[in-house]
Amino acid sequence: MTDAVLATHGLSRSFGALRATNEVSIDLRPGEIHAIIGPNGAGKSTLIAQICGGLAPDAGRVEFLGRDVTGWDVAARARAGLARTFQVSALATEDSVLQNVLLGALGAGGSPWRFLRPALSDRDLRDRAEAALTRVGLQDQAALRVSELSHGQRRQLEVAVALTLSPRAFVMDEPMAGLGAEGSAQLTAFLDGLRAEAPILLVEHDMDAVFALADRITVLVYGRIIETGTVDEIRASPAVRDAYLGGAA
Ligand SMILES: Nc1ncnc2c1ncn2[C@@H]1O[C@H](COP(=O)(O)OP(=O)(O)OP(=O)(O)O)[C@@H](O)[C@H]1O
Repeated sequence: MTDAVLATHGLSRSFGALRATNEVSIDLRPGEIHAIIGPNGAGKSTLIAQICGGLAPDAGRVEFLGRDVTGWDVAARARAGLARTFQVSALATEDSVLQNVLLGALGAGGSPWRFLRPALSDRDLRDRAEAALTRVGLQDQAALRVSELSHGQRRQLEVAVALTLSPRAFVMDEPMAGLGAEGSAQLTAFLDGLRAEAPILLVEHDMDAVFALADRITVLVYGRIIETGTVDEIRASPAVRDAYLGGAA
């Protein structure tokens, strides 16, 4: 393989007669944002689930940091540094921003609160959590409840939680969903800088964000890749225009 951080080779998954992903081979290289786009039902979520370990492929394999992780479960891939941020936020909204990051640093999201008290007195853990908040620009919001944050700040907090686990790659499922124009613009600027931390595989419907951020774009239609290329190559591709972008490109 190349110097790719993450790669899929011929990933396929059928549901009955429907081939939701069909021999999908993509890679994610150091420092890049690689966007996956395609119409509803194209297979993006199925592909992400296969990459992150939530769904076993019928055929093909997934490599992460040079290792074949196809048989690994979600938790094992996460521990190895594959950080997924979710379209539906998994944050505890009535707890503080710092508490959420501490829980992430403990790898104990959703665990009973009895684990939190010792965590708060653990200096190393607290330092790591505060450093993660600083890296996403939320250091001044540490004591706020998550419910007091804007949607965009919550996305940044999710990234802070992921950062405590020293990610080697991010997989993001529609981070712009639910954000207004201003929130999208702010998150776009944030993700632009985040790629230096770890490369990002980005599933996103917001084409302004995709065209602003992506180093490469892969277009999925009916489970198959119809094109992978730079923003300019994708915009100029007759196949992509016919199948997906229509007159919008
Ligand atoms: N668990 C499942 N059982 C049966 N069919 C499924 C299942 N999951 C997905 N599919 C089907 O597989 C196809 C691909 O779905 P998928 O959710 O991966 O597409 P998508 O590109 O993520 O769509 P969207 O942009 O709407 O999120 C769709 O036709 C969907 O109905």
